[in-house]
Amino acid sequence: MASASRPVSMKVVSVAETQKDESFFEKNERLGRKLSPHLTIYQPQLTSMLSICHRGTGLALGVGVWGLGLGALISSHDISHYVTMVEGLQLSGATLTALKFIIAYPAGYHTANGIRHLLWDTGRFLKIKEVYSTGYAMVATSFVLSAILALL
Ligand code: HEM
Repeated sequence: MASASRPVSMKVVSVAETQKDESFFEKNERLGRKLSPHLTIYQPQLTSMLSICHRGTGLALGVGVWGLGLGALISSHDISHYVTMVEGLQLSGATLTALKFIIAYPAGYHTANGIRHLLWDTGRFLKIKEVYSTGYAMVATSFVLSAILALL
């Protein structure tokens, strides 16, 4: 049986022609390639936004925990001194509750979304419709949790 053949022409190319003296990143820049995955090519969606916020709130909690721990170690006053200082500001009840809500929100959000993540880890709620419905439910829960903390 005759095998199909096609003509191949060869061209001698010098190494200098094929290997430009540029890095991977320089080549991408020259060719106008975007880094992949490039955030700006995606439309904002609930899924990605909630995920980014989980990372952001995790970071905020980390900074808060380290700040409180180190603060307690290096401060010459105890917590009651700072409570008295805040009381001295004579803020209205509403302002105080609003400030407490802002401070509590990363904890409320990260806890609610953390539980959502842990449920995913058991293999549940992974269909795209469920990812969205648990997302909305989680946002509502995070507000309720943070409001409870702020009202304590
Ligand atoms: C002070 C308390 C906490 C701190 C400082 C903290 C911090 C963090 C940080 C920095 C991350 C990594 C985020 C990322 O890189 O995307 C993370 C992830 C995570 N956190 Fe927390 N967290 C805290 C409390 C909690 C709680 C109470 C829960 C659960 C109820 C939780 C559940 C999770 C889960 C499930 C992940 C992994 C999410 C994933 O798979 O991408 N965390 N946390």
